[in-house]
Amino acid sequence: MKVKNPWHRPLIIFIAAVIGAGIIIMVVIAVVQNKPLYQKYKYGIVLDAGSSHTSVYIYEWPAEKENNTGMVNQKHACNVKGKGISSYSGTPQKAGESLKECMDEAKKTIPNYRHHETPVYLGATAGMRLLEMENKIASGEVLKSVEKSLQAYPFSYQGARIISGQEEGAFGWITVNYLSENFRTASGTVGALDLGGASTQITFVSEGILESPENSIDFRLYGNDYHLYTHSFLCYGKDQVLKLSLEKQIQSKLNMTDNIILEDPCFHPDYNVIKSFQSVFDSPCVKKVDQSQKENTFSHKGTGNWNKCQEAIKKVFNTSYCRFSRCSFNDVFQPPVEGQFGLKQNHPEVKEKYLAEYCFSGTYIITLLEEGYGFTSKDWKNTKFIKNIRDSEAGWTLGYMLNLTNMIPAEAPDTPLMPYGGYVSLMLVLSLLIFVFLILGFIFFRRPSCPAHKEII
Ligand SMILES: Nc1nc2c(ncn2[C@@H]2O[C@H](COP(=O)(O)OP(=O)(O)OP(=O)(O)O)[C@@H](O)[C@H]2O)c(=O)[nH]1
Ligand SMILES: [Ca+2]
Repeated sequence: MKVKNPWHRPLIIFIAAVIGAGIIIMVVIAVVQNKPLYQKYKYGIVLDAGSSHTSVYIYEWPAEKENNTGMVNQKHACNVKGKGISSYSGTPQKAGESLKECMDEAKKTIPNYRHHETPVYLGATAGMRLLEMENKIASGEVLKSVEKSLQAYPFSYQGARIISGQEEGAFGWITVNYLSENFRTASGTVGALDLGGASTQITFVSEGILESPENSIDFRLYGNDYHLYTHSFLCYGKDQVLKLSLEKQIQSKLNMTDNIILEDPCFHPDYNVIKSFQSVFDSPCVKKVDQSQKENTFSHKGTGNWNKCQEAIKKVFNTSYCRFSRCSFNDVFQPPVEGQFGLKQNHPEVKEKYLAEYCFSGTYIITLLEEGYGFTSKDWKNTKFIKNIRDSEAGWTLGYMLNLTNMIPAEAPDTPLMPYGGYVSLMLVLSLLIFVFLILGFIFFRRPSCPAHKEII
């Protein structure tokens, strides 16, 4: 009869307890490790002071992932009531006051404890570039007024300035490609087109030699080099081109009659509005008229003819001379367009007050792309009209903030072999296995030398 080893039972219980405890520890660690963490966000505010209006954008990103591409999102956008800040040149203090409503909204949107570390930037575009050309003192006063207004908020004020057309184009390109996650993946980039009220920008990666240094800009982002072509055409935004086209028609009729009637193929046949000369000639984009004519009015009548409209619009592009091997228009160098494009379209909704200009706007967009930038039917297929990408607006503001806060590193950070949670779990499982095998080895190898049983005769 065999006598049972008195150590056998306790040893099995001990091993079972160790394994049980190991499993419990693993489960607890897995649960604690993967518990959804309370996400802390940081914020940034950028004001886009455009020629026709100002928008305030609030961006947010997870506090601990600042330098990971694709992490910044638009949290909130507010459209400032009224016109762009350049329209307050006669009453500069009102420019600052106009921002109040949207900035108060920003104060409510961003948690109080983050206010003091939230940067605020204001970038003014073509409307202020034109005002600066016309009246530097007035543009300085408008900027001072918005600066004073922004400094009254608890945020970290970082400056209000007129950005260059080159910056506007380049940061628009960064925004579109950042939001499309093109810097992280090796999918290539898309070109960016932006049509504003007073200027238009075209930006794309170009493999060719850029003959004019002012159109060339280089970035190193996330370990890749990008050689960009960019140009901003001041006066070629929708509102200014309309003035240019009206001015051309008025100038041709000036000495013919006192009662000017402009028959405009770009407006629908029911359109008939009396307009002042002042409304056309108030911009440095158009040639001045004789001061005595300034008080005059003209009758703007639509005739609605697409072909004639396109003929009239073509006249605003000067393609008669070019100092380079090739040009877009107005003696501006441009290599052939390459790759896919995103054209920023701001206002897809049809508002009554803009309806009259729809025919003109649509014809202008087509003519600018085909006659101006040299797009062909093949390039049209590769062009998307976008307002938002992943709920963030595709304008220059996000790229501007990412650049100023150094949030896109030049080099891609090295990533560990596996995520931290996976590493901890794997180490735990391996340790447990080693432990169990040690115990089992101990039991089996000790067995023969142990006087485990006695034979009773
Ligand atoms: N269809 C439509 N057009 C609008 C609306 N609001 C503004 N616009 C016009 O759309 C054009 C472009 O507007 P934006 O892209 O905001 O131009 P902006 O930023 O003010 O001007 P820039 O300084 O040149 O960039 C302008 O001619 C505006 O007059 C709208 O609600 N609907
Ligand atoms: Ca704009």
